[in-house]
Amino acid sequence: MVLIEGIVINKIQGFYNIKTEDNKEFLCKLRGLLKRKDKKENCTVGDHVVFDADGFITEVKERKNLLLRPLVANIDHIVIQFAAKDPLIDYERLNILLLNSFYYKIPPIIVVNKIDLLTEDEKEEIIKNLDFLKNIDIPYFMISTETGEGIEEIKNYIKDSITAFSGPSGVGKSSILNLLQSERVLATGETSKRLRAGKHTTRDSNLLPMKAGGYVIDTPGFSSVELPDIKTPAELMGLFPEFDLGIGCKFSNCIHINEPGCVVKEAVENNQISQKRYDFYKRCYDKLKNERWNRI
Ligand SMILES: Nc1nc2c(ncn2[C@@H]2O[C@H](COP(=O)(O)OP(=O)(O)OP(=O)(O)O)[C@@H](O)[C@H]2O)c(=O)[nH]1
Ligand SMILES: [Zn+2]
Repeated sequence: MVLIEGIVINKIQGFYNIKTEDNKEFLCKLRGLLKRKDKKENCTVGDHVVFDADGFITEVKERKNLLLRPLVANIDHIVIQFAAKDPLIDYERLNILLLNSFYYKIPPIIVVNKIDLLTEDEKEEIIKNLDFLKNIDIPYFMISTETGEGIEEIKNYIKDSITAFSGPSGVGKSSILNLLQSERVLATGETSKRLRAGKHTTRDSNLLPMKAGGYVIDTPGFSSVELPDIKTPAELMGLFPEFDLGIGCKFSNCIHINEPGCVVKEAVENNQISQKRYDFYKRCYDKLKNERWNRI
């Protein structure tokens, strides 16, 4: 029997809308064998699947990652978006969202929108504050959906891939998604708030094709300020790429807080690791220790 491959771009009442490489769409059902108990996660938006001529999905390929709210698989990048002003950048939240993206194994991209509202000095200050991103190889884009500045650069960066958009309310996510996608138009401002109140909004669960190729998806659930389910200090340290300096601390189980011979603390003193990132690490450590680890 002929088997075809494609990506699930949305789910409609038990049917999966699958787009093939030659841009055709097929509505398919999941073959009984693939249905397991944890129903919703059997097959979801973003999954690479194989289906037959009868319209049954026969295979769900292994995923490289899975975001839970909304359920989306195989995301190539997650945009963590802020506004330069209205509302101001919340750097603590930025760090928490970075931590979450490493936890879910989705490469992050930082976007600062509304730069049309800034003076040159204010812009410089933001660039200085984001300097630590270079250290951990995370790209950032300063953009304005109003003037179009920086939009082409983002388009080029994310074309042909699946990119999720997250960030606090009001930073211009709908505005940028409108610029990037080829079909549907999302509401901005007030209207989007009304939509959000509705139970199932299309923007929550569809891969939206981009003009340049690839997809974008709004993932409002990713904007939470909660720390992910980090179980041990070692797991937490693993979510700080800059701590991986290629040389070990004096103690192999060093948690980089009070130990002598700690190469991470040394790197902070030499400005090789950002003091603010290190302070953020310590806050995470204390919080997890007090609120979670000590309770087990
Ligand atoms: N000055 C300026 N305003 C912008 C820009 N982008 C968006 N806005 C405005 O910011 C407000 C929020 O934009 P939205 O696109 O609705 O933001 P959102 O992140 O989708 O907001 P939620 O729907 O609350 O999540 C609107 O009034 C936009 O007109 C920009 O580049 N510059
Ligand atoms: Zn150490």
